[in-house]
Amino acid sequence: MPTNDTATTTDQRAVRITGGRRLAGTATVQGSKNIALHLYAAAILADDPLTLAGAPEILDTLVVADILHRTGTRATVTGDEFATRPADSYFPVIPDDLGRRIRTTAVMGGALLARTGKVTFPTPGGDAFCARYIDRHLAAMEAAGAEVEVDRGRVRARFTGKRLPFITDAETRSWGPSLGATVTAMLLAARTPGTSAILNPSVEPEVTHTAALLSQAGVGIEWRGRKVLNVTGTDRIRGGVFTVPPDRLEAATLALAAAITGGTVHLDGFPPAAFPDGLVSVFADAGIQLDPLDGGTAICTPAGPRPVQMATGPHPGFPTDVQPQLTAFLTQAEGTSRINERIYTQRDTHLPALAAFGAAVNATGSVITVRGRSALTGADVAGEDIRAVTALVIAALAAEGTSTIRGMYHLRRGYGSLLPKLAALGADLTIDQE
Ligand SMILES: CC(=O)N[C@H]1[C@@H](OP(=O)(O)OP(=O)(O)OC[C@H]2O[C@@H](n3ccc(=O)[nH]c3=O)[C@H](O)[C@@H]2O)O[C@H](CO)[C@@H](O)[C@@H]1O
Ligand SMILES: C=C(OP(=O)(O)O)C(=O)O
Repeated sequence: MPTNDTATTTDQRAVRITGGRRLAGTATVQGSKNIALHLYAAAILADDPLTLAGAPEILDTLVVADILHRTGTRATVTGDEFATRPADSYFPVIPDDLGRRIRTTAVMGGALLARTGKVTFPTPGGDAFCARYIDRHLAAMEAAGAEVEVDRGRVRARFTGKRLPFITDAETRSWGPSLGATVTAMLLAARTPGTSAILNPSVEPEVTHTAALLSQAGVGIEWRGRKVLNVTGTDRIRGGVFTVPPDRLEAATLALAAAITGGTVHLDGFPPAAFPDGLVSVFADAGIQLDPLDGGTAICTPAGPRPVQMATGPHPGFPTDVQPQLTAFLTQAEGTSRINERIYTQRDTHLPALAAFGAAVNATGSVITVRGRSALTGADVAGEDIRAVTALVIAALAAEGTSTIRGMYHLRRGYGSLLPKLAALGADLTIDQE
């Protein structure tokens, strides 16, 4: 349910961290922010009550609940349970102030269009480290038969004729298939009679888990190799219970936090196989060992950090959403690391703040160079987006002296209790009200 908390985009609090403590112990992993955001959009289509169990307790969840509530779907957030009931009547206009705070606005726009035949929504928000295009989302809406108009940052789409099966292509001009546009197309196809085809679908876990939810709800999902996803629509989408999988990005953040301190941490219930293969192999090259332990992962860095040459990429490659945290870790490796950031070529807002700790980091084009090892010293810095702020937290854990890190709003968008988890693992950390 909407709360006052969603009204604010500022959070004046700062976290103070005194570095040098080795992390040790066990941590649990929250439900995945990015998967949950796409499942919440799919919930708009359900004709019965639907419960998403294990939802992350983050600001983005509250913002989406508010959007669902304002557009008709009755959404209730109780702890880590996100429950929806279909509306008696829908009001398919996503308010600008809410739609500009999250990234899946266009995906929710697709769901509302599929459900009600029309929608108005603002261009999405989310982190502002670079332009976030939605042309493939709009192409999917047009392919599905909608008239689409974009005017001063708002999109209006409506169906004027009979809904017929359609074909759309999720491939972008800049880089591979779009995750978000694949889900938008799936949601549109889920309520279109007959079988629609999505060419070049993304295979990110956000897509495969949304497909699994739809399949459980009675929608026909058929993967034809990696190049075609067929979706057969239905006029009745069932509810039920679906569990949000654990957050691979929070797990990776905790792993890098443990590793930079030379600590040994157990991720409960999150086995090494739950990390993308590309991440496991980069971590191995960087000296971070991920061993199976009691159904979870034991993390250690027995020989210390090593420099790496790597690139981010689509699943199962190294996720762009772990690049800032990895950059922070690599400041402690002897030698030069190079990271080619291929998804968001300008995703480097963490670099000036890392430099304030004494790190030798710079970006040329899409390549970030880290020259290590740097002796980090406490700094007063602000994170400008969700992963940048966690990169600064990781650097502070290894810095000599006390750091002050601002930008808690960004952290709270995606991490429900990262800081308490780090404190429980032994980090010397306090959250101040500024
Ligand atoms: C494939 C990939 O790594 N996707 C990441 C992307 O998902 P997200 O769903 O936000 O973005 P997309 O996968 O749609 O975008 C991938 C790329 O395609 C471009 N694009 C996207 C849609 C569109 O209509 N036109 C277009 O050109 C984007 O600008 C970007 O360069 O950002 C998220 C937040 O960092 C990450 O969690 C996802 O892992
Ligand atoms: C950039 C991210 O999210 P968003 O697109 O929601 O800002 C992220 O999860 O790293």
